[in-house]
Amino acid sequence: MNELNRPVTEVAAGILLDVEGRYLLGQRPEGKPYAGYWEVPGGKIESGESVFAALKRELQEELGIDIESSEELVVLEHDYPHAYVRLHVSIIREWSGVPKGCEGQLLSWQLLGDAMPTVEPLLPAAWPMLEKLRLLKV
Ligand SMILES: Nc1nc2c([nH]c(=O)n2[C@H]2C[C@H](O)[C@@H](COP(=O)(O)OP(=O)(O)OP(=O)(O)O)O2)c(=O)[nH]1
Repeated sequence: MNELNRPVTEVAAGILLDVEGRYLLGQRPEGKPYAGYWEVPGGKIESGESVFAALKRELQEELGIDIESSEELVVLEHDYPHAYVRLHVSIIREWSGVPKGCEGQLLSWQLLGDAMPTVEPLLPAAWPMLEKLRLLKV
């Protein structure tokens, strides 16, 4: 619970960063809240699961890749009408496989140097993590 007495949904989000300075966004599939919005891949952390284990599982399910390591970027919270979420955001530089939209979702590689993503709309809570990513000058 948080100070608003709402349960907190813990979420792991992974920013895949390639050697050309690009990161990956995916479009939320039909049937989920905010369907059609673009997001950083990831999903809910299951009870007893570590952030890394959740990321590994979600990116395997959503993108068909196997991540090898991750670095924590930021933890941020967002109060949506459907849920209060705490997002554990990590950067992933090492993975095997080629990301595909395993749940039928569209994917889009974005240039880190660009001020705005070329796809829209983005989930509201995706903006602060992308801002943090740019400040890092990775
Ligand atoms: N993956 C991801 N989720 C985000 C981002 N920003 C943001 O607010 N969220 C929120 C949306 C959802 O309320 C929650 C993630 O839940 P989800 O619905 O994608 O998770 P899931 O795949 O485990 O869902 P489910 O179908 O099992 O219920 O986090 C983001 O950039 N990436």
